[in-house]
Amino acid sequence: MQHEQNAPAPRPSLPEDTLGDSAALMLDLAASIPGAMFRLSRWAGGQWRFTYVSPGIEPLFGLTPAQVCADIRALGRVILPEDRPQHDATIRAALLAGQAFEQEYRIRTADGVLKWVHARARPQPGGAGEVVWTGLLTDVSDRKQLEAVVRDSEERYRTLFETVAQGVVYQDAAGRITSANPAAQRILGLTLDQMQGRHSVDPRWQAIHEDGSPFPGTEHPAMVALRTGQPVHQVVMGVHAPNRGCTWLLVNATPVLRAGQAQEVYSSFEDITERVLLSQELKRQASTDDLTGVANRRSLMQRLALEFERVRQPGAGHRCAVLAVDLDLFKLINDRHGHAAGDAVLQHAATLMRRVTRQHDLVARSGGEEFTLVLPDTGPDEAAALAERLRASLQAQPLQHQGLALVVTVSVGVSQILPADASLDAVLARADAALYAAKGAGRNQVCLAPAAG
Ligand SMILES: Nc1nc2c(ncn2[C@@H]2O[C@H](COP(=O)(O)OP(=O)(O)OP(=O)(O)O)[C@@H](O)[C@H]2O)c(=O)[nH]1
Repeated sequence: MQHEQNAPAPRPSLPEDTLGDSAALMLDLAASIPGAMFRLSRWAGGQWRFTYVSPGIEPLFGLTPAQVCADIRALGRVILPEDRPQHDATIRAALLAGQAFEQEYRIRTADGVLKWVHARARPQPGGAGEVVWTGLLTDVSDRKQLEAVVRDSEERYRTLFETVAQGVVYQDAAGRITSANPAAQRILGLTLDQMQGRHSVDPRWQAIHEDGSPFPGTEHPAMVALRTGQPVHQVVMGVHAPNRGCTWLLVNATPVLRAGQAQEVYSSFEDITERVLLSQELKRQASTDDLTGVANRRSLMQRLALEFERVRQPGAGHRCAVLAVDLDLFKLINDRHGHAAGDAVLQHAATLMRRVTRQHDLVARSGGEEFTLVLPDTGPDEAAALAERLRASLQAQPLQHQGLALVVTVSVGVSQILPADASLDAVLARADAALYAAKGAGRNQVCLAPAAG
């Protein structure tokens, strides 16, 4: 049969036995749900009575449907006293408004079990001023317990996050900071507002490695963890903290994976500035000559070994000049003007040596009044020219010391590290030989070692 469009299909007439089936189905349903269905009537006279309570009430409240129907107060008696006021107030408000209610409260059954009950009911007018509330009571103890566990663990986590001495910063999958704990704010000298949204590649971090070289934001442990999905441990980095300069951090980063993908990353870090500065100072002291501030012999030998390897690397084409520099007749300065004057002359000479050399050259005090200069990427001609500049500048610039102008000159032996050199000693011996030649030729001279020429 064809129906008019949008017109509801005619309701089929229900035979008597179908209605009987519906009632049975309803009872089956009521018996199978995890909880209890009920109907509560309020007569026009104001009395209340449960007209139906499903069997599920017994496992939930420990009361039979008959007990509940016989005594309107039976259910209320098992509600915990501290939850009663809220329970009653909710029901009163729903009654007054004639609206549905929904609430949760605790009960203690006769056998002493504590349970959480979820109650919901809605009113419908019945006949003769009667109001019928139909509702459902369900056991939500498991959910409540789970919520309590989650709440507890969130609380514990929050307390840890707020109070731990380590800085903790969360970044989203794009590397932007989403949250930072108070320790992170203190260590980095930034407020949460200043940090939120800031990216690891932000140039304001001015991040550096321990050797002072730039630490690219893309290599920040958090970015590496996001990229690889792997945790990154114990990375030392220096960052710029406002009003404090470089702050050294020991950083760990852990990606938070969902379905194998890093969704966010958290970094934990501690402030190791004092430790790094101390170790830098110790390193400096271990490699520096106390009197002149230039490199000491130990540091010289390390650098020479490095350059020696570079020069000998086949096909590298690396060159390196080595200058042996010795102050002329230095003993006379000590003898005539005292040891302190001699010390001042050594400092003066070291200062001038640093002035004529480049940033990546090494000036080292290799002995009492002997210095060695290591000049990478420098051929014999350039080395000789630099040696000559040094010689001339020392001669031209006497040290002003206690009213005296102390003139000091130097003799210089110029040598090269050669790929054919069997050892460093061979290089140093050649430089020394050139130096002795300069001394022998009357001092205040520059001599080139034969092999370097
Ligand atoms: N003031 C001072 N003198 C030092 C220091 N170390 C070494 N000397 C002195 O340096 C002088 C080196 O003297 P010599 O080896 O005879 O050499 P020189 O007098 O420079 O003579 P030539 O090298 O032949 O030109 C010695 O008197 C040492 O006591 C130091 O740290 N301070």
